[in-house]
Amino acid sequence: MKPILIGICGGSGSGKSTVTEQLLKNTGDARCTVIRQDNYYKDQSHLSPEERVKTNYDHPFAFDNDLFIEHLMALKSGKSVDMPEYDFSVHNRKKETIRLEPKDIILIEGILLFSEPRVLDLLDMKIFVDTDSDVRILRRIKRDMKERARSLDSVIDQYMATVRPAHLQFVEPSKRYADIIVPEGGHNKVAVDLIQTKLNHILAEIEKA
Ligand SMILES: Nc1ncnc2c1ncn2[C@@H]1O[C@H](COP(=O)(O)OP(=O)(O)O)[C@@H](O)[C@H]1O
Ligand SMILES: O=c1ccn([C@@H]2O[C@H](COP(=O)(O)O)[C@@H](O)[C@H]2O)c(=O)[nH]1
Repeated sequence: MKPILIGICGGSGSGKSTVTEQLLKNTGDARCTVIRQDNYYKDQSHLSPEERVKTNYDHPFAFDNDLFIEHLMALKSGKSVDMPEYDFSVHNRKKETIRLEPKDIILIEGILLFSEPRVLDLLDMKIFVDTDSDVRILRRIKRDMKERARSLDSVIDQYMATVRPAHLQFVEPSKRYADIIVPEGGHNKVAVDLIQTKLNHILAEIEKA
């Protein structure tokens, strides 16, 4: 049986990574792997650090979706891929890549998964993590200052200039394509447990096949 591709989409700070990490932890990395759309931001080595700050990272153009889709198709057909790595603190791709082996369950996480029809076509299950914008911006301020080397002013300016408009234009309308909506994100134990039950069922079916 071919690997099952599960998309986990939602706004920045909604809790996508937390949901994804929990499903990976519960399923185990022998049978499950994660591929993140964030790793497929375009290489910006040709731009100066000042120019990179001006990029709209919430618009579909910011992603190398051709490579992302090529890698999704390879994993789905049982081939391994070398996933790019990304450094948010300098807004650029790293030189290193990570080898991803195809597993029975491939979790795919990203803000713009459901707004790209070619990705939608590949997904076997679509999960949207839905969290109010006030909660998401507060989470993002904490995370970006702690983990992504940002100042409070830069997080607020970026949110107003690009994150919020692109969320309303691309992310929020893409919720309609979801099979399952998880309110509040990673600490929604009931929702995560329900999804895990489905994954366990899929794994048992794969073993029988
Ligand atoms: N349900 C939740 N309740 C409280 N905090 C949460 C919840 N889900 C996620 N978080 C926290 O919010 C922050 C952003 O979550 P994350 O999973 O990184 O979001 P995303 O990947 O969608 O940007 C993290 O610090 C995470 O621990
Ligand atoms: O160089 C970059 C690349 C991306 N971003 C922001 O990251 C979020 C997506 O990550 P989440 O983990 O889903 O929050 C996106 O909203 C971009 O604005 C960035 O700031 N710099």
